[in-house]
Amino acid sequence: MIIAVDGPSGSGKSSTARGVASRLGLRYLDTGATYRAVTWSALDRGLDLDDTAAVAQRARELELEISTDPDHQFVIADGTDVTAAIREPRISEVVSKIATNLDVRKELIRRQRAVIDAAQEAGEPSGGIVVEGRDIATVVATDAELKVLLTADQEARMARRGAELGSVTAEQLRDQIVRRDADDATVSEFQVASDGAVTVDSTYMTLDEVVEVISRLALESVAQGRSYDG
Ligand SMILES: Nc1ncnc2c1ncn2[C@@H]1O[C@H](COP(=O)(O)OP(=O)(O)OP(=O)(O)O)[C@@H](O)[C@H]1O
Ligand SMILES: Nc1ccn([C@H]2C[C@H](O)[C@@H](COP(=O)(O)O)O2)c(=O)n1
Repeated sequence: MIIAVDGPSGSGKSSTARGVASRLGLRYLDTGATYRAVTWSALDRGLDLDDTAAVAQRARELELEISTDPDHQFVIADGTDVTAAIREPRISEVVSKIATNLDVRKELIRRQRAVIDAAQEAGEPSGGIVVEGRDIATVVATDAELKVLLTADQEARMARRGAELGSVTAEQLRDQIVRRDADDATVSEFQVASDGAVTVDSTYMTLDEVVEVISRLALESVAQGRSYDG
């Protein structure tokens, strides 16, 4: 089964999707990490991020290994472990430039689908995957059995990101949440639920509660699928 989790920045997609995968014995794919890895590589090579052709070429050439084990996440780009580096503010500040490059998206969506296919072929108990990002239900895996739009109001998302990053100014927080969502929304629809998607508003929910709700929805959709199959 494929569980798609989309939503705005700071809504809790990564933590929740990882928690659901871990609880249900599924694989987990953080598609944002693929955009971050290309950003890291483009900066490492000194590319001009506005040179869309050069950056897209880098995306096609990059050797990328991304873990789908929810309990042991790593990202390796051209042989370098960039798991921590791709989370640095210097990456977060510019990653939208890479994520709005349509040729980069084409290449990374192709790779994300390959990872999803491999997880599907792995068979039970891990023949399923929780995939999180911005365009999973609408583009990457439109056939997902469960589609979740995970939201939280802007203040909650800024507070969560603030607690995570520590000492950041209000302006930096706004850039991380509001500006980034505005840029990312120019290429993906993650602010309203797509057809068949369930909206989960996590504003007043703990992380454990959100994991519980989505795990329950996943088990219900498996049960429904079985009864449709007869
Ligand atoms: N329901 C929740 N209640 C409180 N804090 C939460 C909740 N869900 C996630 N968090 C915390 O909020 C922060 C952001 O969560 P997370 O990184 O999972 O969001 P995200 O949607 O993946 O963000 P981004 O798309 O920007 O990477 C983390 O510190 C996480 O622990
Ligand atoms: N499917 C996706 C996943 C991510 N993005 C964008 C959004 C951010 O600008 C960047 C990094 O994502 P994050 O790690 O913060 O979730 O990639 C996207 O456009 N589509």
